[in-house]
Amino acid sequence: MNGAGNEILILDLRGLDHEVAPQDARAIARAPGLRFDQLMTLHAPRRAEDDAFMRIYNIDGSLSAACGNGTRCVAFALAREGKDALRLETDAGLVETWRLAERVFAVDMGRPGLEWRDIPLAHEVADTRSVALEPPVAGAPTHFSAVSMGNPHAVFFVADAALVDLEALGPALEHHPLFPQRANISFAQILARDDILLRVWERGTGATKACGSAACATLVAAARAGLTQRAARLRLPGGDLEIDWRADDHVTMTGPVEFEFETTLDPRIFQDVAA
Ligand SMILES: N[C@H](CCC[C@H](N)C(=O)O)C(=O)O
Repeated sequence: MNGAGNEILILDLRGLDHEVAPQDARAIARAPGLRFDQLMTLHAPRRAEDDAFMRIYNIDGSLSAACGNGTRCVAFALAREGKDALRLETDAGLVETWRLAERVFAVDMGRPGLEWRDIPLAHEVADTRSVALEPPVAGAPTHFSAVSMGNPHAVFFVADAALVDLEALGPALEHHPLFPQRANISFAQILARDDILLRVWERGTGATKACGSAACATLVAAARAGLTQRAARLRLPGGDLEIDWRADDHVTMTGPVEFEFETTLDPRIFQDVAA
C-alpha cells in the first residue's frame, strides 16, 4: 500500500508469535518485487480494548515508534474486517484511527514531545523551537526546530524547498551528533498560514514521497514559531496531508491511502541473510 506516496508494506503476524528481527526487515526490503519505505508488522493486541499491536521498521531494519502514513494503511487493511475505527498500540503508546471516506483516514498521532530529552537531543537545549546546528553542516540552515512525534524530527524552514539538495544534506543531518537516535529531517517552505510545502529525508530510509509524522512535526514547529495557525495543509511530493494540532495538544493527520497488491513472502528471502 501507500499513504500519500509513502510506500508501506504490512505484514500481518496476528496469528503468530513471531518477532521480526532487524536483519529480517532488511531481507524483506531487498526481496525482488517488494518496495517499501516502512514495514508495519501487526501482532495480537496486548490489551483487550486494542485492535492490534503494531511495530514499524525502516528499510535499514531500524525501528520507529511512529508512522502516520503507515497507520492509515493499516486502518484501511483492517477496515476490510469490518472495523472503521481502530485502537492500535505502538512502542510509543496508543494511536487511534477512524475512516472519513472509502480511501481517506484520520489518525490521532498523540501529543508532540517538545523538550530536548523528548526528541532526544544530545545535550540540554533551552528552546527546541530554535536549535543551533553545531557543528554546522555545509549547505544546511544554521538553526532548526526539534519535535518528537514518538520519533525524532528536525525541521528546517527554508525559502524554497525545491532548491534543497536532499540527497546531499539528508545523511549528514540524519546522523548529526546532536541526534543520539538519529533524526528524520524536514525542509519546510511556508506558503500561507494554513499551507506548507514539505520535503523529507527519513531516518533509516532516505528521501520519501511523504512522511506523516514529519508532516505533524512540521506543523507543530511552524505553529510554535508563529509561522502558521495550528492547522494546515502539508503538501508533500506524493500528496497532501491535513494536520491539526488540537487544543487538547493531540495532533491529528488526515490523508489518503492506496492499495497496491497483496502477496505472500517466500521464506527463501530469509536465507543467508547477512546479520
Ligand atoms: N514515513 C513514516 C515515518 C517513519 C519514521 C521513520 N523514518 C523513523 O522515525 O525512523 C510516517 O509516515 O510517519
